[in-house]
Amino acid sequence: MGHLTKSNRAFFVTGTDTEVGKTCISKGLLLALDKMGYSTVAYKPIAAGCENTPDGLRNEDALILQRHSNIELQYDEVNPIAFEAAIAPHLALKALAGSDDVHFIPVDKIREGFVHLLQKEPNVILVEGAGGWRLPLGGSYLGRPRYLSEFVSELNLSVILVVGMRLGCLNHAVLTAEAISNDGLKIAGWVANQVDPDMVLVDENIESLKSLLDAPFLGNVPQLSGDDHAGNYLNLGRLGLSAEI
Ligand SMILES: Nc1ncnc2c1ncn2[C@@H]1O[C@H](COP(=O)(O)OP(=O)(O)OP(=O)(O)O)[C@@H](O)[C@H]1O
Ligand SMILES: C[C@H](N)[C@H](N)CCCCCC(=O)O
Ligand SMILES: [Mg+2]
Repeated sequence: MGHLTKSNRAFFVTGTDTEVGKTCISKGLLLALDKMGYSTVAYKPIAAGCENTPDGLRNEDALILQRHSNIELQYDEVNPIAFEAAIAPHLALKALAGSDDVHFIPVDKIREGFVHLLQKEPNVILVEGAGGWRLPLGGSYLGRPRYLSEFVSELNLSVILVVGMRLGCLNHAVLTAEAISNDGLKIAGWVANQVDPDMVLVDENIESLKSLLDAPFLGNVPQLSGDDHAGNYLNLGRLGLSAEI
């Protein structure tokens, strides 16, 4: 297994839900890290919602991560497990298998892809989850379900929680933080990401989150436009990352 050192940090970007800005924040982190002189690779182990191209399945998140990693990567290195349908990945797998047998998205393959990227010796490896923290990998009513969070716990990755700022996010954020803590992990930092232009009392909600979440606040990312990116609003010093590596 690869070796994680201080200058070889691994982060797992999770969110309060799907479509809350995990990719948007990951892209900003990669751009900020590049500016600070860190070498980076990004990993999207499971992607559901892909275009079927002559080169194979291509997922927009994985393409963004591939473009913003500053160590050159092949698509399959960024995203080893891809499904065409934009649905829960374990259901996409079940549909492909076409039987009622129990199938699991293999944690082994997710781990192998991660270890392969570590061998490129990046200063930082950034992993984007799929959906929220408890993304199912498969299971049945009889057997023990498996979750993507097992991979994060096993490798003791530093978790970054993206809170999609919308009504209901307080409950989702607290439940996610409880689940992460129950898994024996700490949140390395959390981000408030403005996904709802109509949300009222944004600042008050952020203040509530600061008191509800026992984790460093990395920043408040507004609705972005043009060349602006999330990295411009994040304090990476709070993740223990500084310009001197
Ligand atoms: N701060 C922001 N400003 C403007 N648009 C944003 C912002 N954050 C997210 N978005 C947009 O919202 C949508 C969902 O964001 P994103 O794809 O990053 O979510 P996600 O959590 O990665 O979703 P998934 O679960 O599918 O991986 C995208 O169209 C993205 O461009
Ligand atoms: C298709 C979507 N954008 C994501 N890639 C997959 C989200 C899976 C969510 C599963 C769930 O928790 O219900
Ligand atoms: Mg995404």
